[in-house]
Amino acid sequence: MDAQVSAGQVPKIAARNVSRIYQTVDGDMVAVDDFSLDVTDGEFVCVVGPSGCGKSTFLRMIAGLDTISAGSIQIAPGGVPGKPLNSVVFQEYAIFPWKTVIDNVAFGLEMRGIARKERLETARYWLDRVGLGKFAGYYPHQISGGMKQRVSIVRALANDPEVLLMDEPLGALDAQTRVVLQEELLRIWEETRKTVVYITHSLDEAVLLGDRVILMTAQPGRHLATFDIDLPRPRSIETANTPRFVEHRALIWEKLSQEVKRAMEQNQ
Ligand SMILES: Nc1ncnc2c1ncn2[C@@H]1O[C@H](COP(=O)(O)OP(=O)(O)OP(=O)(O)O)[C@@H](O)[C@H]1O
Repeated sequence: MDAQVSAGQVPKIAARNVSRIYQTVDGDMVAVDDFSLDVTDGEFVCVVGPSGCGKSTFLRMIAGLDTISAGSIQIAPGGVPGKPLNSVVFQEYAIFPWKTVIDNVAFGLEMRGIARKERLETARYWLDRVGLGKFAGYYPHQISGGMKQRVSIVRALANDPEVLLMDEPLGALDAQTRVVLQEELLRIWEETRKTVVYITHSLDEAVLLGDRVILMTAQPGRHLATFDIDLPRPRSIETANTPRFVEHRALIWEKLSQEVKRAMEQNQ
């Protein structure tokens, strides 16, 4: 079964029967196979699946950073000319070491030709929102890993993209910092209602953040199941202690654990 939006709604992201085949020394390798996903405007969709199932490949294809072997992916443009279709946040801190924190955040706006005063105002606004205002003039080597990832996230948001694509953005952080950033992401998303596709290895994170959790099969990555997460918003880390949260997690884990086992057997 494909993941589709309700009848009548125009999807913000429409991925239809998408496949990605890599040519390797061992022949063709199907990384993603006939995968479809529609994401509505303002929806937060998390994608989970066993390691190597094609999650990052799929995200890169949405971002236009990888070739689509078959099928199609479309992002619906908004009404504002010049607004980028997408911005990507990766696990690695993709920030420039030679630029200050504020210039890193303003970088996308600079690329779009936004005047210096305006782009610095926007960058300052976003830095203040995540408590980094007083680090604006610092260089990346002078701030912690958690701060660097905040910089990556607000740099993407400052661009005001149509969709935000996040590939395991909190994966490199220690457990406490990860919780703090999950709360910040929840707060920011609940205010901005950006359309987000979020890849994570953490089922807890997927259930906490997502409106929907999409489960992919072990390689080749196909659509296995969609779970609607009906937990009320606003959510916080306390949401993870509620019985409904635990139910959702258990239901998804039942299916995911089978795929993880299958992926491990494939690799033996
Ligand atoms: N450029 C490439 N050339 C050949 N194979 C590739 C390439 N990029 C990815 N792959 C393979 O495609 C499959 C899917 O990789 P991908 O990184 O998308 O998986 P993933 O689900 O994001 O993995 P993880 O959860 O471990 O990050 C893997 O078997 C990987 O080795």
